[in-house]
Amino acid sequence: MTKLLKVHGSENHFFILDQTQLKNQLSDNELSNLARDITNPDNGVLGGADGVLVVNHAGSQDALGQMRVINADGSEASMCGNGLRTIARYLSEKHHQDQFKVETITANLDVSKQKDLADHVPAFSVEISPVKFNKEAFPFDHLETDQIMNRKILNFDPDLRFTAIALPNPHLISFVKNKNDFKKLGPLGKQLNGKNPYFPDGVNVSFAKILGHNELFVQTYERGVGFTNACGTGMSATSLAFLLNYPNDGDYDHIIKVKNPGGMVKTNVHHQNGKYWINLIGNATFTDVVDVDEDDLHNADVSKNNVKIQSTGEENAYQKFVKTIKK
Ligand SMILES: N[C@@H](CCC[C@H](N)C(=O)O)C(=O)O
Repeated sequence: MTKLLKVHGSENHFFILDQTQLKNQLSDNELSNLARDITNPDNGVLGGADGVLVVNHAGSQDALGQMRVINADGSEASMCGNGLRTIARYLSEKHHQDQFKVETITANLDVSKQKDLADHVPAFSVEISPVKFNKEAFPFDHLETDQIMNRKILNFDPDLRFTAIALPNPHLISFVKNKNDFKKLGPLGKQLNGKNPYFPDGVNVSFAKILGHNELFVQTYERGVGFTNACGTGMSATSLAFLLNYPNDGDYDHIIKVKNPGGMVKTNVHHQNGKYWINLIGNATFTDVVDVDEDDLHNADVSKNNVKIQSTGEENAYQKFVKTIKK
């Protein structure tokens, strides 16, 4: 039997598959099929998820393991901030280390264990980088600009302004004034993640409201997924866009509180020698352990009839923590 973990960061849910425990690795095609099957909200195990996080041995010596991110639609993403916190916890407990690097598709990123957010709510900090603004990094096209920085784009909306930041997965951010503007997020997210001339590979779209000095609310429509409770790279990109566009409302090298529909994270944006990076700090919650036959993983045949599920009890603790934020 193989063990899968059901996990979340700010209720952005994933299954962790540690391929180092398998007799045979899944091919890329098998990983895509598994992600589509197991994340399905209607018939996936435990109500589905937003994606699958795959742990492999690292190719480079200075990382403890490698993370790959497979979205719910089977596409692969270069990065996942909420997911990286849960992988950091997984590798930390497996190797008994509190500070190390995790290999991702584009970079080896620093992660470290933090003080628990509350009883039984473990927290990790993860580095979010590299940061890119040029259109090739997304890519985007047909917008008559090489960077999108606080610009109106009439093809997207007559009133809103947009900023595009790749971390290195692509993000488009807009700061809205009215609650009603959040209603525009779904249609715009769908437009830019369907066949469209502007973002041919799709884009994660986040809308944000400034709640106070160093305080934001962010909601994201994710590429390859749809609406999520939270997107870690989305909240990190939004924090940087916030400091670039509203310099009087927030500070570099300071904690920014970012509330989201699934809870709250903290970001800390740095800018040194022309380079930007962000630390993303938040929960890394393991909700369930799922025993599954390795053949069923290869065949993307994982249903409640052929798995054994054991709850960890951590979700109750997380929900208690969330109640304290909302007050
Ligand atoms: N939920 C993630 C981002 C996952 C990848 C994204 N959907 C993409 O395709 O870029 C996060 O927490 O960062």
